Amino acid sequence: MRSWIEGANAPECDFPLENLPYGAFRRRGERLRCGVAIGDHVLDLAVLEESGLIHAGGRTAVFAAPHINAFMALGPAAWRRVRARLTDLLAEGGDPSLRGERGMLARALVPLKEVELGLPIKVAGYTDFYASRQHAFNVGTMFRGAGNALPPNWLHIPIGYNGRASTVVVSGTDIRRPLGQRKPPEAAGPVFGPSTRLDFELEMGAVVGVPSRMGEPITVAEADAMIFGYVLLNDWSARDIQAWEYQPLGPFQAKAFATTISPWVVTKAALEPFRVSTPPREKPLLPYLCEPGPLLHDIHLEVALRPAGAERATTIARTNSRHLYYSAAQQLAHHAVGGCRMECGDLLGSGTISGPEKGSFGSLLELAWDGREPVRLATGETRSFLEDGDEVTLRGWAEGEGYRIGFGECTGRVLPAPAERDW
Ligand SMILES: O=C(O)/C=C/C(=O)CC(=O)CC(=O)O
Ligand SMILES: [Ca+2]
Ligand SMILES: [Mg+2]
Repeated sequence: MRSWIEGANAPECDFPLENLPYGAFRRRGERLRCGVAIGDHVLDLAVLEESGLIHAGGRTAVFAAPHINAFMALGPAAWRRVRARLTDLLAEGGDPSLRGERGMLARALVPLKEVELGLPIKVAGYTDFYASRQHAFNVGTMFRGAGNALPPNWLHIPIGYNGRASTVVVSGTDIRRPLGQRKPPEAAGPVFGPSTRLDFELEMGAVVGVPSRMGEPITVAEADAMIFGYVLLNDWSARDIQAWEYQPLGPFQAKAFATTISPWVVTKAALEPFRVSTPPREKPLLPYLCEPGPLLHDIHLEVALRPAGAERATTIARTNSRHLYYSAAQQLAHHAVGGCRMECGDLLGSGTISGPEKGSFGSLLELAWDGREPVRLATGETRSFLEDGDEVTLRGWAEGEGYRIGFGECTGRVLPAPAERDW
């Protein structure tokens, strides 16, 4: 498919006509509204809706809002209708309404470099899972020893914990190094202060569009149908705080201070051609978790780290979301099956995605193996954990024939902890 929009047809462009990811943006002095990325532009959906060029199907306008939740709440038929309409308006040889009207085009098509991107969704709830076998094995080995690395439930349950929606932020937001309680191995008791083992976690985030009802189970197939799309997600983690606090209730303050997501929600529809199956089951799953078909996606993932002042970032990990043992649909079905109501705008972290070999691990804890094998950067520096001023950027894309479905960037920079006089 070709678009008449400059840049959208380049093979390395993240946002070709096949993608059409949703986000929130504003020009200087304007309010946030919904848009779709195409080439190096964003298409203003509020303008299109107001002028009658698109109609999402609801009784009121949905796109002149700071988040895409109202649109997601209209459900899968509306998602399909708007995607088909946008494709027609943007395709070479499609409906000329948008192209034809000069004034309209100038208002509706905004260069990406002129906009500020907002958090695409109002996050209703944030749950983080633990679905990469290699990551679970690696972290388990470091926290509990190789003999107890994989918990006995891991091959039966998509393990997760309830995270904080309040601190999910959009790419580009600076992250303050957290304060917390930790117990250095040689110390007699715990100490309080800035984390000294700050880390990132490379994850995919699934965005729930269709709610479920309290007390009503859902199947894995129904869960898949409830998912609107996916984002890149960095679950910033303070490993020293985590190791001290996590038993027996799991991560709490170690992961509550910040979670960064990419600004564009790539729809499930755009990722359809890239579906792949989960790896073979090592233990049979209980029937409520069995998959009706391929539920993962083949998405290349990368992590780059740029120290303060450095010109270039170093790519320190390359992996793929197909390594996950559980899909987002399985996680969502498991989440809701006991009676928990899932909401439009719920965000589900996949868990850190680590591939089988060392360069494909999704956290610094694993890449530098608990500080024993520091990662070397292009600047000559090494890293075992993040330092103040470090900028971490996640990238991801599915590779089609002659095009890619890109996620854009999920980036954040580490700021120093609050000054000691303030605590
Ligand atoms: O094994 C543990 O004790 C905890 C590991 C994690 O870091 C939990 C987590 O955030 C899940 C994940 O991202 O896979
Ligand atoms: Ca995580
Ligand atoms: Mg987090």
